[in-house]
Amino acid sequence: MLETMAAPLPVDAVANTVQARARAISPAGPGAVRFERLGKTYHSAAGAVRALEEIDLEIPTGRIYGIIGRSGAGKSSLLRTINRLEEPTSGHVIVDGQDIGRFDENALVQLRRRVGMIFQHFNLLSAKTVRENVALPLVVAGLPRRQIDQRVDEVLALVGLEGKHDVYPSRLSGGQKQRVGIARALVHKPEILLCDEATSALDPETTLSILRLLRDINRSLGLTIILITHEMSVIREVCENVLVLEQGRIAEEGPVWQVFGDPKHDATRALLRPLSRDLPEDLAARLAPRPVAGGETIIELHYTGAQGGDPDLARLAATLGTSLRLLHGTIDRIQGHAQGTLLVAARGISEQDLDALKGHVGSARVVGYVASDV
Ligand SMILES: Nc1ncnc2c1ncn2[C@@H]1O[C@H](COP(=O)(O)OP(=O)(O)OP(=O)(O)O)[C@@H](O)[C@H]1O
Repeated sequence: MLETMAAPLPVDAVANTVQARARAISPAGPGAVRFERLGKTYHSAAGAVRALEEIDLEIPTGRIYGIIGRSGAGKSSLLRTINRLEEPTSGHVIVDGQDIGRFDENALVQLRRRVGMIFQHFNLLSAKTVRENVALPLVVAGLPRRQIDQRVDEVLALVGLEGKHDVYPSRLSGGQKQRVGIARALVHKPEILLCDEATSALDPETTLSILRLLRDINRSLGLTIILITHEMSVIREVCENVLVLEQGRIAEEGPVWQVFGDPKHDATRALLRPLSRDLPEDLAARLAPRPVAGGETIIELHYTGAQGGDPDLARLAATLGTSLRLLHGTIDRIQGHAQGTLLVAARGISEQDLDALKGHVGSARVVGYVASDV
């Protein structure tokens, strides 16, 4: 279902009323999270399951940080240690420089106010209105009515849901329900927002609108957003850094453009596969393994984003001393880095000739040969 809603206020316009706390990105400070040799083992009738092992990781303040992995990789377990919905079996979780494992009941209540959370299925109370759902954490905290009303108005404006105060969740679209979830998660002005597969139940268009809202909130309020997902497209859309988890361990970690452009681990490559395109069928059907007299060489050019600049086919052609024809390909821009794969055709080029392209492209290889122009 597509969303129908009041257009959200430009976040800049409400930032003042929502006590914007823009923070410079730094490794430590409010909203920073560190995992030290974190481990989690579940014990059940079926035996022990080691969900997380030896996780050492730093999530700096103010980032949108993505955690991705296949089903069962340990994403939820890791995320839920940050507000102690899950207790680690070993190691430490440090939030704002404090070891949260040492917190008593009182400190834990405070922690959960500083760490908001949204869920795949929204977790709204169906018998309560939008206003009542969003107000609930403040009611529990014992705030005066007037203060609660003011704060609820602020956060509902922030997520673009003015005028929906008295509506029940059953009358809202999926995207609107998630906006209510986000508003509720923000009522205590948290430093960190945890997103547990927050867009997995939404259609692609609504997913995009929720991800953009998260990005606006991150920029205007300066809070750290940590999201888990099994979709690389979600990571590509909003995250600055990504952690790939595989069987409870860190497979790789880094800026999104780097991990996407030059994946080092099989798990990352497998997760990226849905974003890549195979050889077009008509071309694959005509491909020969050896050069064909009078034919063309089909070359795959891969850009990792580390080449510093946009693909320049004229320059490549000049370097190879032949003309190039662009057949197929996709170039994405991720965090300002151009990356992707192009298929080009050229006459009289061999695998050895491609050495000359070093430095211009991430990698180049001969895919095959065709008898005549494709
Ligand atoms: N309460 C539990 N008891 C026993 N095993 C559990 C429990 N919770 C999780 N596990 C197991 O721990 C491992 C990691 O689970 P987790 O839910 O953290 O992974 P995930 O990457 O979030 O998976 P998904 O994407 O399917 O939600 C899995 O093998 C899972 O079966």
